[in-house]
Amino acid sequence: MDTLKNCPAPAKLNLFLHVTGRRADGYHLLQTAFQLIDRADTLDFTLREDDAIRRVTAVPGVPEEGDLIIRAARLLQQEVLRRTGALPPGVDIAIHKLLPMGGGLGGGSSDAATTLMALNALWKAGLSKDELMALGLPLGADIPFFIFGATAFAEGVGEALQPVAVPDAWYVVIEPGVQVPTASIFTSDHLTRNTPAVIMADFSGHYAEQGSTLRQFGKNDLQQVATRLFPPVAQAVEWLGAYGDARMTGSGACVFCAFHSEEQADAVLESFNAQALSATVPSTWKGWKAKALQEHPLGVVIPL
Ligand SMILES: C[C@](O)(CO)[C@H](O)COP(=O)(O)OP(=O)(O)OC[C@H]1O[C@@H](n2ccc(N)nc2=O)[C@H](O)[C@@H]1O
Ligand SMILES: Nc1ncnc2c1ncn2[C@@H]1O[C@H](COP(=O)(O)OP(=O)(O)OP(=O)(O)O)[C@@H](O)[C@H]1O
Repeated sequence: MDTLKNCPAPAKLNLFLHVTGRRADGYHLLQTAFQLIDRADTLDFTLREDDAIRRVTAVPGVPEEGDLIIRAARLLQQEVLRRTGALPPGVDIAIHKLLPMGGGLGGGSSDAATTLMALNALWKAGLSKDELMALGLPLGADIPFFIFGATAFAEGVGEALQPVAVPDAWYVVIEPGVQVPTASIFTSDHLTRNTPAVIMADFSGHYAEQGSTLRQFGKNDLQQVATRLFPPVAQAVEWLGAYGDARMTGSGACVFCAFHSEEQADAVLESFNAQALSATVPSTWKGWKAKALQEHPLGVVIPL
């Protein structure tokens, strides 16, 4: 096997996100729930004759050297060299981006996680799931979750993960046409950093009680800062809030709302599209639906 094509890198939603403290290094202590959804970037990996690692598709705004997929591939290549004394072959990586950057959907982290999982298989490197998660963490706080690959309750900076059951749902997601730099939210003076810690049973009990995700647990502490700094995020929360319990994912900019059925999600999107045509919704916004995923779709192809 020297190629792996159409490898999905799915998005995540943070069903809630509490900032409970701050570490000495400035990173924030979080409690969050990660939900995978079936909207994804896709990546192709083709081994090379030499040892170079190349991105063969352009990604506007992301230089090749700074791309998390290139950094993840080089990190694993060096780790294999350290373990075996032999440098694995280089690889050409093509990426088809669907997920917006600075959207809170974890696109960059998911691309990097898919890269680590695919190359671990192509190079027959044999790293365990835990080893890949630890390798990815310094590149992005969400990478361990994508390798973990299932709905999770997370603590620490998002790396202490436990599987959790959440009722099935369809989500409508609005991209309000702005990119939110994660650091600009975490460094804000307006961010509250003292939400009392919950336990996982508080979270899972909330959904068990109502039998659905229609009303979300807790809140997203990053939302009040993001809506203040980026008014389109506030407008998107207000627009989608007319249809249900709408909230921001991650550090924004995207906003989501859960529904029982695909039909209900379609009805909201119909209204979105009609209002986009009549310019009631800004032309820079995008709206789409996605289904909750119980497992990472690459796990079926490459079991870890
Ligand atoms: C907000 C979340 O999306 C929740 O899933 C993630 O924690 C953010 O993960 P990410 O985009 O991969 O962020 P990183 O690239 O790791 O960090 C970007 C910047 O955000 C700040 N940051 C990030 C995560 C965290 N727990 N505390 C922080 O203070 C740091 O200033 C960091 O330099
Ligand atoms: N492959 C990549 N895809 C997207 N962004 C990348 C990639 N590599 C590096 N980046 C950089 O990472 C930044 C954040 O992108 P990303 O899409 O992960 O944000 P996000 O969805 O807000 O993530 P999060 O939910 O983790 O905050 C981008 O603005 C870009 O500069």
